Amino acid sequence: MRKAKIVDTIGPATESLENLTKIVEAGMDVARLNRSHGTPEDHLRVYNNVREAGKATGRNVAVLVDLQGPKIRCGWFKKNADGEDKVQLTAGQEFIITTDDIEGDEHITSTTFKGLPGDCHPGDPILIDDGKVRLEVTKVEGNNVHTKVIVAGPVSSHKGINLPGVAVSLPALTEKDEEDLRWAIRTGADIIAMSFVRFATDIDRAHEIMDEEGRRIPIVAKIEKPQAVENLEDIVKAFDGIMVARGDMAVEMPFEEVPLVTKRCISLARRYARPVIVATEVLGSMVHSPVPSRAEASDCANAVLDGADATMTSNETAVGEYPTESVNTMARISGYATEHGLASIPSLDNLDMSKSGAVSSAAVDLAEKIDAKAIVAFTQTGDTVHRVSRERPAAPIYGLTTDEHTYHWLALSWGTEAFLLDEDYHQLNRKQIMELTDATLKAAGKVEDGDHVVVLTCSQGDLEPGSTDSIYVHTVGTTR
Ligand SMILES: Nc1ncnc2c1ncn2[C@@H]1O[C@H](COP(=O)(O)OP(=O)(O)OP(=O)(O)O)[C@@H](O)[C@H]1O
Ligand SMILES: CC(=O)C(=O)O
Ligand SMILES: [K+]
Ligand SMILES: [Mg+2]
Repeated sequence: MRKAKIVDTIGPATESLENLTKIVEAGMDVARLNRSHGTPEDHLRVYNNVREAGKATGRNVAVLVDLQGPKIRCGWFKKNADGEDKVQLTAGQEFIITTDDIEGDEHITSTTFKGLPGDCHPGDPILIDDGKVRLEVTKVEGNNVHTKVIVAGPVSSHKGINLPGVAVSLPALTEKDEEDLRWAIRTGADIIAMSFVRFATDIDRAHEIMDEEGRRIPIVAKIEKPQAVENLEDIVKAFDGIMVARGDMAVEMPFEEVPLVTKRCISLARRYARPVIVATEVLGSMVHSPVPSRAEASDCANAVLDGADATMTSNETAVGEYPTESVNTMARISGYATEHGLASIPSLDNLDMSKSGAVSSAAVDLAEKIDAKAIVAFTQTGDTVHRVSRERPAAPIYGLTTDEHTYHWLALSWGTEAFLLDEDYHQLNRKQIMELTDATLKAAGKVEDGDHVVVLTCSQGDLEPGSTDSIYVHTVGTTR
């Protein structure tokens, strides 16, 4: 049984209802709509298709909207003789990046970021297109940043620009991000991902907007800047989950640091009971190949064995030639890793233990000792499930909730299957809770009479999040 989840970036290769249905059947748990690309109209169509594919297949599929964030990009380039808006830079030449509104050529490009000259200093490296082209700042004059080309390569319209090590003076949420966030809330997204998070307080503006819109959605911090790594523990605590965004991370900091940062992200996320996604190039060569490389198969399995909640596809499913095969392959690798390698997922001895953390931990312990068929958690926000899930128990976790967005949010949680209840359980007594448990799980074919399950719930009538305080060892079919 596969316990780690799968997040897939949706793009031209997967956005039709037919193709989405195929990747849902192959194992997609969360669809990622990247607001760095495409229009809100495109994404509304994709959103509706994801919902329809989820319904048609009966699978719980969440929608994650990834905001562009303060990413700096090139402007337009003039068309060359071949009709392409693309230039070739050569090593040693001068190349200017300007905030003037001009069309670029092999000597100069405009940039979307007006603060660039103020943020750059001679000697700073500037990277274009995920580090494929490398420049070094020689001088700053007015609106122009003069650079020398260190590593040559092609540059074309709207390619991303990274300034590793420079504290870029852009807000965590740009105007476009604010619009996209409002769009996501109104459309019905379940999860938001914030790009280029630097500080724990970067979440505050997003919460203000959510409060204005009348709905809070879990926010995943994308860890892709050195400042985020410096402030990692505070960010993990402030946000609802994290994504190890290895694409930008590997150009923002030395790539040899990425594997260890990834492991640290996973263990900190588990300490604070936050879901963690390992992203980018997990099966990268499958953009053009129906099978993964050996290194990729290992990368995917190792992310799962390190304890990630989920692995993610990007280009593989957005623009690749083998999107369904990519999801299938990820499901196979991840499923095998948890079926045969569960014992090698590190067990952490430094878990953050609030009262509810300790209660959940005791439930996991109990389930193991009595070899329970399942751990059942009644949950409003999903937090109780996360506290159980972070311990990576062998027994399946069933999260029972009355909230439709919590139901979808749990699609991202390791080892968890969510059930949407149409009856509020807060006023039910113990006997009624057990009856509801049995009815829900038996209808889904998860348990049979006589099975032992461990049930986590809160005292009758208690609506406060974090109030889970009751553990029951329940024998299915008995309602004493
Ligand atoms: N909705 C879309 N429409 C068109 N192309 C897309 C779309 N989503 C993704 N793509 C393409 O797939 C590629 C990989 O997707 P991904 O989301 O990883 O982009 P990215 O720009 O690398 O990510 P980010 O900006 O979050 O770091 C993109 O570079 C883009 O070319
Ligand atoms: C996913 C993403 O944003 C990255 O890897 O950079
Ligand atoms: K993005
Ligand atoms: Mg990124």
